[in-house]
Amino acid sequence: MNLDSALKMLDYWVELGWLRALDHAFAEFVCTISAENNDAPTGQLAVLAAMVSHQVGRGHVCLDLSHLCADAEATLVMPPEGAAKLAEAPDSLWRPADLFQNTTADQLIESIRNSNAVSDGSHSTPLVLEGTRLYLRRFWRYEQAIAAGIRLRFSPGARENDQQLSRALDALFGKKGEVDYQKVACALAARNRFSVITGGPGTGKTTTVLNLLAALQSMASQSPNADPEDPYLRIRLSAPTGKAAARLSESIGGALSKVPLNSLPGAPDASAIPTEVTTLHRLLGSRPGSRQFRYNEDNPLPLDILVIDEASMVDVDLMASVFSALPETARLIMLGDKDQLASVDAGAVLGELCQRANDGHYRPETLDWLKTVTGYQLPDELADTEGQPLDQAVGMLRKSYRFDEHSGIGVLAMATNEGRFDKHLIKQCQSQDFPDVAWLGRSALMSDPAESPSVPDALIPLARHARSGSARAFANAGEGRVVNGEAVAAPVGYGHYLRIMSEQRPEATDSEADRPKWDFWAANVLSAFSQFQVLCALRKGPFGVDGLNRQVAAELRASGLIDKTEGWYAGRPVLVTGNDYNLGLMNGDIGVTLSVPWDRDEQGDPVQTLRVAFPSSDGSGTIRWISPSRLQSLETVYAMTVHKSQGSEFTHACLVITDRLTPVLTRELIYTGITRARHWLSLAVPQEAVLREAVGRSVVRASGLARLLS
Ligand SMILES: Nc1ncnc2c1ncn2[C@@H]1O[C@H](COP(=O)(O)OP(=O)(O)OP(=O)(O)O)[C@@H](O)[C@H]1O
Repeated sequence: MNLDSALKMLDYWVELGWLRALDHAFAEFVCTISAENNDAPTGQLAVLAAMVSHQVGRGHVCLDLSHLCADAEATLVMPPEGAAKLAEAPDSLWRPADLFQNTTADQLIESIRNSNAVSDGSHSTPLVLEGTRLYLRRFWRYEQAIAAGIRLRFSPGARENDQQLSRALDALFGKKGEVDYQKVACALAARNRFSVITGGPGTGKTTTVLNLLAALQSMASQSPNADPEDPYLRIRLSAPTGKAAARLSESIGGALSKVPLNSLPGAPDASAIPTEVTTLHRLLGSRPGSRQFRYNEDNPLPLDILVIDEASMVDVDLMASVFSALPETARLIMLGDKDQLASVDAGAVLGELCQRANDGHYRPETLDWLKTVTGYQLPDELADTEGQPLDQAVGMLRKSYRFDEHSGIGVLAMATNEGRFDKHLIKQCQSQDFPDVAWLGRSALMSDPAESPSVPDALIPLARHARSGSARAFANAGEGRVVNGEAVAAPVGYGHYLRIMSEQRPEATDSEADRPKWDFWAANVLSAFSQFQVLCALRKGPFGVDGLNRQVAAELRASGLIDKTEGWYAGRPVLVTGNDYNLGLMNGDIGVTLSVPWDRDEQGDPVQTLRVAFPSSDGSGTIRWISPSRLQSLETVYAMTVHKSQGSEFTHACLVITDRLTPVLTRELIYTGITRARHWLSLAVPQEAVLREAVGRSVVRASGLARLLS
């Protein structure tokens, strides 16, 4: 295909919605660069450039040409929206599958390898080819920087004193009979200057890292080189979003009080372990309107240990910035759940680093060392004489302390990860076999299940469920559940926070001077709102954020809980969708609109005005009241996408599965949705087959990081 025809075809693909205009523009840019260097750009080069750009837009770091040739449709996943228009497309229009079906990766490589726009990275070309992987230069650089930062920290010599470590671990975890994987993960992380601690919900990632930090501070303070005035290491805790940072801040307080600091050699002071968690952007010193951070290789971060929680949400761009700002001697500890959705932007750093975590792949010398410092002999299944350096730095937590074997949330999360949400499991959900799971299947959602599904019909029971929490949909009407020795209140739905809003409102005569009363009220409303959340896969469509927001608002209005469904009204919950440094609001922050009588009219009488109450970002429990007119980017949040919910947790989550399979509906999305629920999970499933099929689809993002580290 010549260049003109290729660009024309790409144009049409943009029209069909298969490509972004940006992908087309990038292809043109690559061809211009190539032509400027006395090269004759080919149609093949233009198409591949557009494809790489398209893949980056879908979260991949690169385009693997061997995958492209093996199955172009599955690799590129062009959105189906174009299908309707496709009928009008000229017969001669090529589809991705036609284009690459008789081509091999070697042929593609041959066709672009000598182009001036492509190099192995040693020249400043817009495209970089490494093996069969084709990268945009920027992303290739990120991956190289991350791999170099990790490799640097594998170097021997960073090992702590084994005896000291062993004493500290015994003091923290004891010497129980069966293998304690928290102790093992702690040991591995203490041994390496780069480490990953991964585990599902409630497996003790926070607990483990606090024990690790306590052990490291104990050893630092006992070191002969320690400064008696200031013996401790400088530690910073971070998370990718404000929400995740706030959640970690919250859980750290309680978890730290359980760390037996006094039994450690040197009895480190509690103040040696920080409880403040900052977002990565704030830590690195982001500057509005700039990609550059204040901290970078020329101005490294002043710290000895950096912990990143919810690391699955960190993309390659941000990860590369972290490594460039990290002093060479500093430790990096990444925490997260490897099975969760990857970052919104390109990369799946945590997932890739943990690809082999299930099977350990620990070398004999690692196993011997672990036996010495922890006292545990790990099972043979986790041994591998060919284990790679990265494997030795990854600890996986294997026991959930939140979900016992009766918990449906735990069982469903595990089954989803294993790719089996089978009929038997669905039956168990339907028969209320799990005390914490409600199944809103076809019969609950459709007025006549025998009829073909009618979407508006299905939304009405869903909205009712969202209002009341439908305790009766759970076994025993949600009564009498005890988790970890504590009684769990029955599900409540959104009606709960709206009732608190109207019933607990301070007196109308309370002025702004009575701020603590208003703050107390707002804090109660916000806390009640966080009891429940509808989660869905998509933004658009009846089962997406837009449709569900509309339907839930209509239901709440019909029940007299709110008095409007559009615009600003008391009770409207909002999600901030972009960082606003002036207001101190971060993407992901949630507030509730409340009516307050603080303004005065001309006669000096109080006037009701709306303010949005947000919890303060420092975890102090105070409230920020912001006038709606000052808020730039936000949306109503009766429903939230699972992507946006990452890093958050809700007492009760209602996960709505679309009635049709869409490209975003994958195993990772469903697992992430299920694991947002702490005590109650409702599954709204208009079509069982869609759920089963989605769980069978796992996304693997193309990237070369694992290879660079092998
Ligand atoms: N070894 C343990 N023994 C008993 N309880 C534990 C242990 N480790 C953790 N827990 C308890 O399990 C709960 C979850 O622990 P933690 O918050 O550390 O897990 P997490 O993996 O960080 O959770 P999340 O999924 O919320 O991030 C806490 O209540 C904690 O006290």
